[in-house]
Amino acid sequence: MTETPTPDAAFARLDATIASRKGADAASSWTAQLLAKGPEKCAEKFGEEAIEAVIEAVRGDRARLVSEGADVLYHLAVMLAARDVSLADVAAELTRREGQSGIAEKATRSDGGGEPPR
Ligand SMILES: N=c1c2ncn([C@@H]3O[C@H](COP(=O)(O)OP(=O)(O)OP(=O)(O)O)[C@@H](O)[C@H]3O)c2ncn1[C@@H]1O[C@H](COP(=O)(O)O)[C@@H](O)[C@H]1O
Repeated sequence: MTETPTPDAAFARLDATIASRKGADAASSWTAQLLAKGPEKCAEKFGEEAIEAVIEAVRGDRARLVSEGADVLYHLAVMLAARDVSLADVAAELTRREGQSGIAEKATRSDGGGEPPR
């Protein structure tokens, strides 16, 4: 029986794969092709994929949302890698934030944090 991987394991493997594609042969790797086009193109791709995920989230098709969610996370990781940021860096930031309520964090901002989400 195949076990469902933990998000930690899946993201760590993705991080390592994407790092290994920096400077790799673009002919055989989509990631290498994207990275070769530069951070701006990677960011544009991430934006497109994010919009596709938004559409599926609004539609409410669970399977399509899982698929688009995977596209978004992969393209986020590529966009980050293009600026030498890893998923491990982001995980460290998320870990730092654990236990801090978003409401409490907003209240510490000099501008008072603005309006709550509508
Ligand atoms: N997770 C992904 C992953 N998700 C999406 N993609 C590719 O991203 C591309 C998205 O291209 P498009 O925008 O044209 O696709 P699309 O959004 O479906 O297109 P439309 O809906 O607009 O038609 C496709 O070629 C997908 O295959 C991915 N390519 C690679 N990975 C991972 O990266 C690893 C290394 O891949 P390579 O770098 O290709 O070896 C793979 O083993 C995977 O683990």
